[in-house]
Amino acid sequence: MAEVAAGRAALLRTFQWHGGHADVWRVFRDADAFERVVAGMVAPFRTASITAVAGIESRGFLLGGAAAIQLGVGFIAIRKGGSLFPGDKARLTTPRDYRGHNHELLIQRDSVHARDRVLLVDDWAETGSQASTVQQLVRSCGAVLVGTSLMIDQLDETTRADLTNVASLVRFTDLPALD
Ligand SMILES: O=P(O)(O)OC[C@H]1O[C@H](OP(=O)(O)OP(=O)(O)O)[C@H](O)[C@@H]1O
Repeated sequence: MAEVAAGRAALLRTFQWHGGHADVWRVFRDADAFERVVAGMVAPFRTASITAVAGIESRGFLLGGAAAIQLGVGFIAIRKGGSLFPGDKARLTTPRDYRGHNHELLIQRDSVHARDRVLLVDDWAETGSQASTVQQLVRSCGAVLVGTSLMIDQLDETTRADLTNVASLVRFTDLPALD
């Protein structure tokens, strides 16, 4: 798929390691890369009748909002505990994530409609703890989680198979070597 290949190339052109940490923010600073990355992430789901994109605070908000606009649908915010988030909410605590943190993730119940077909968009998954928790939250609100689109996929095979329809622009092993 040409859009996926272009998105992958744009990501690899702009991604950098910085002091041992992945600096994905550079991808968003480059207008051409940002547009191509998001186009590549939504391309596998363009014909999947997606009705909403979900994203996890904070990098998931940036990518998810852009993906929602490209797909012509609205955005479902998944906030982390401790933030102001009005209304009736469903909440779940994640298993330990890549930093060993357990996050409380929240979703506004009325942001999900009963027959929504939801695409989760995020920049990176490693343990899959946040993505799997979002899947549960979305389903608990009565919607269908159609798939998960990742910019960078560091999941192990078992975890990837447990998540629904994972698409990724780049696998972790495709990234340049850590400096
Ligand atoms: O696969 P996992 O181990 O669950 O990790 C992946 C999650 O961690 C990162 O977010 P982070 O919590 O670092 O927040 P940020 O977007 O604010 O940097 C990333 O954006 C994913 O949401």
